[in-house]
Amino acid sequence: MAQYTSASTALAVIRLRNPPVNALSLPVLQALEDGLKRADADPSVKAIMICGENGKFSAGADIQGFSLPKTRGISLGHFVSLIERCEKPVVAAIEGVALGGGLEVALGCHYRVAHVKARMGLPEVTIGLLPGGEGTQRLPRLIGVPAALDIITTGRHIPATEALKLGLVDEVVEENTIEAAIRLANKVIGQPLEPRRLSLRPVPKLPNMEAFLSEALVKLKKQARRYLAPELCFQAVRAATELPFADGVRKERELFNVLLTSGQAQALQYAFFAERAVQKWTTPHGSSWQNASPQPIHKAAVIGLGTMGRGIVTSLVKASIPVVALEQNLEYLNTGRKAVMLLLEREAMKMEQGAQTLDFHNPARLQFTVDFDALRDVDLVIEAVFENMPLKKEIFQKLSRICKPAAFLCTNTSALNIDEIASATSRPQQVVGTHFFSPAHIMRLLEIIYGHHTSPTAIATAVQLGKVLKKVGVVVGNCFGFAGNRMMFPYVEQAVFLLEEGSRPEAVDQVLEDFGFKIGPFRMSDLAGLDVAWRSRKGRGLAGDSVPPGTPARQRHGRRYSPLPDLLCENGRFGQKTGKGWYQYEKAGGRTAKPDPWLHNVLTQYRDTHHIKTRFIDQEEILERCLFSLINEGFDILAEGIASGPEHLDVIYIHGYGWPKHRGGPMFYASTVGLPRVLAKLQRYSEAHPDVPALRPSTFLKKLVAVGNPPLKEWMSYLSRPSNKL
Ligand SMILES: CCCCCCCC/C=C\C=C\CC(=O)SCCNC(=O)CCNC(=O)[C@H](O)C(C)(C)COP(=O)(O)OP(=O)(O)OC[C@H]1O[C@@H](n2cnc3c(N)ncnc32)[C@H](O)[C@@H]1OP(=O)(O)O
Repeated sequence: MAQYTSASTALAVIRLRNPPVNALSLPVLQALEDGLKRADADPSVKAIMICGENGKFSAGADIQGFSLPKTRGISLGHFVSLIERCEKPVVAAIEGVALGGGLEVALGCHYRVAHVKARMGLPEVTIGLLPGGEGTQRLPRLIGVPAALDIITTGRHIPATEALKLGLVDEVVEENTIEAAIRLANKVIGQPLEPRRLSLRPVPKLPNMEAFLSEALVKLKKQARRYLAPELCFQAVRAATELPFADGVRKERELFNVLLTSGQAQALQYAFFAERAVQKWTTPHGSSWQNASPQPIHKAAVIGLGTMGRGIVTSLVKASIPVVALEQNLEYLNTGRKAVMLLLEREAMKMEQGAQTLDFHNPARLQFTVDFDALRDVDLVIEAVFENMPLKKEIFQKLSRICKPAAFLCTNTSALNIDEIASATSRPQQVVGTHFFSPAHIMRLLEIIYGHHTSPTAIATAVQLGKVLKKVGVVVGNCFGFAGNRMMFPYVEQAVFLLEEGSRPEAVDQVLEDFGFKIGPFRMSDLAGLDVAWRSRKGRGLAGDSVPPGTPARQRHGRRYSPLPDLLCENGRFGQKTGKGWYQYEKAGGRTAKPDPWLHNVLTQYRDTHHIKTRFIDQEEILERCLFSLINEGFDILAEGIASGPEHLDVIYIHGYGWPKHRGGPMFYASTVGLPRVLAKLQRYSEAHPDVPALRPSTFLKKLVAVGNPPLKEWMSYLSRPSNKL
């Protein structure tokens, strides 16, 4: 709805009202139109102000409503034009957010006043669309092509101070925005409106417009990796530079409809809501955000200043949580301190560009120590030493003695058993897994793992911590590899099997990068370091001296196994850090991967040794075997209650594993491919490779196909009884 009131006899107020974010639903837009007509028809009204209820202007069109049949054919531009054509001055009072259609409504107004804390933007590109309310035509006319193109193709939120500099708003106020807008409205009564109507303005010329646009397009295409929206946003802005307003609007509509009906927009909108859904976590035991309160974290500690620990410390400092950073000896401490300071200096520089500051030189905010006693008063500890169970248990035993009874004890492990770690403490209810992703101060995913004894309060506190760190926290159950890595294992395994059978790292990577992954599995292994997984395999008796004599080279526990990654490690090829891995690099620590003839020879010899007939493997098989095995594991994870819904797995993959967001996550992707097809393909691959359990179709997948391939949001209702292995 939109509420019509009067601030005085001369001033009509239209207040957008649709909690929580005043999204522009059809009733809101209709009420806006009614309000405008009423104000226009009332001779006593001399000016109009548009604002939003509860300190928020509007977060734009109601994303839920895009798919409703009754919204088809509705043009937001119609309402924006109506505002602009009004014969009485219309002032937008922008508080909170004016995003997407919300900002387009403001652009239709003749004047804009914003609160200093308000944020504005056209984030449609992030949900697979373009600003379809004539924003691609008005914004370049107001602030010029370079700034408009940046805002429209990135979807970034603009703080009010920047908006003022760009000329996006006329005034920024620190106090009452509504009063300031009323003052401005009264001041401009009677002034000519023509110059304020953006549709009548020319797009400001650039001396080198064509060169600028060509360069911008090349840059966009390079980043887009088959993600359509940025390029179509670009085309709409280019139309503004080439066509009169009305023709530009027609072009905008045409491009908008292409995007609206594309699978990418649906995937991205699904991802938007999935991200919000996972914040409302539940466990199979019935604990949830509704019955647990997070505890405040006034001070935290991080143990271990390796790659992960450094990133975690940086994240905490950025979130203004005082941190004690602990290492086992002074040498490691000094190395860690230097690395953390470097990261923080870089982050501080980035933040200063956004007019924020980062205080990390104050010892009360960041303290480095080798003394466990310094952890006595912290509210939460994150252990981030390397993946070694005895070491972790020793640390947790110590923490349990030293830390105050209420302190939460978190472990940053990517696979180890949370219950076993918790068993070393006297407070297993306060032990929770917090699996960060590298680099921990940048990657948004935080996998939060509850053990058998973890209390709802501990889960809630970890979730809240994730929010404070600006991460997407996903709560999952305890099993080897949790949700993310457990699904990753079969994916990487298939990639290596494909090499055994005839493919090459560059061919496999290319297929998955073409699909949209930021980085294929072999480049990823080289980046992460092959030695990490090697150590884990040796620890589990799969590689190295602990493999019983007589074990077939390509078999472990009756299943197919590839010793190829072990072979690379035995040759000192740990990936980028050693300058050689699945690829060769210009030097140790180099980043440019080049196909390596050494590896190609090794593959040929390996196939000869093991009597494997080399065959050509096409792109379809590469893609399906890698992705469908990952998805198959996802179905098992759902059936076991390790994750509470497919959205959780999708959010994990988008934010932690570089899954292309415009494909909505692996489970959403499976739903678009169609579960019967996924099942049929898995059955075929499983018949061809009976010794690979990861290709054997999950019982849950088979059940969903048997009940008729229901939509994703209904999948969980087909699990007769939510169960948990714990
Ligand atoms: C029915 C349509 C009629 C008209 C159609 C005309 C045809 C289309 C023409 C033009 C199209 C214009 C395009 C748009 O405007 S697309 C929308 C662009 N806007 C956005 O992308 C903003 C999305 N929202 C956000 O970024 C954030 O939610 C933010 C506003 C910054 C608030 O963040 P935060 O405080 O962290 O809160 P939440 O994100 O948790 O959001 C709170 C709840 O509000 C729901 N929400 C938010 N935005 C929308 C939206 N635009 N539509 C519907 N719902 C929205 C969100 O899901 C949360 O809900 P819940 O509490 O249930 O989880």
